[in-house]
Amino acid sequence: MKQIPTLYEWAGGMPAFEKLTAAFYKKVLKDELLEPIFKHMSPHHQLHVAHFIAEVFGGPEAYTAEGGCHFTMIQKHFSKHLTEAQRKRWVFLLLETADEIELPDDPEFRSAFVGYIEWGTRIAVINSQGEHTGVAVTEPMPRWGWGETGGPYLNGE
Ligand code: HEM
Repeated sequence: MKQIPTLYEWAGGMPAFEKLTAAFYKKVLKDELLEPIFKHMSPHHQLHVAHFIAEVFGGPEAYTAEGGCHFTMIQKHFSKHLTEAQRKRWVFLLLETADEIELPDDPEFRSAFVGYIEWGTRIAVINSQGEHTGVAVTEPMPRWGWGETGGPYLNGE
C-alpha cells in the first residue's frame, strides 16, 4: 500500500510554511483593513504562525515545543474584535500568497488546505469577541488530514 504523505510533507515541509507566512505578513502590513490590527505584531509572529500551521498539517511539534498549544493560539485573539471583513481579507491574501510562492495547487491539497484555513479563521474571529472561549486549556492541537479527498492528486500514478 502506498504511504500517504502528510499535508506538511506534500506542501514542502517547514521551508514552505515559513516562506508562506513571511510573504503573507508583508502583504498584511500593506493592507488597509489588516494593517491596523497587525502593526504592533512581534517580529516572531510570522514564524509562530508558520510553526502552528505546520504542526496542524502533520509537521513537527514546533509550536508545542516553543511552549504553545491550541489554547495559547486562541488566547492571542482574545478581545481583538476581528470582523468578518478582516477574516475574508486574511483568507484572500493567504491564498493569493500560496499561489505566488507556488504551494502545491492540486485540487486535493488545496481542498484540505482551505478547509483548515476556513475553520481556523472562523475560530479566531469567534474567540476574538471577548475573553471567553469554548476551547479548553487542555484542548489538543488540531490535526488536519486529507479529509474527503483521501490523498494527494496522483495524476494516474
Ligand atoms: C488559521 C487561522 C489563524 C491562525 C493559525 C492564527 C495563528 C495565530 C498565532 C499563532 C498568533 C500568535 C503569534 C505570536 O505568538 O507571535 C496569532 C496572533 C494574532 N492573530 Fe491570528 N491566526 C489565525 C487567524 C487570524 C485572523 C483571521 C486574524 C485577523 C483577521 C488574526 C489576527 C491576529 C492578531 C491581530 C494577532 C495578534 C498580533 C500581535 O501580536 O500584535 N488571526 N494568530
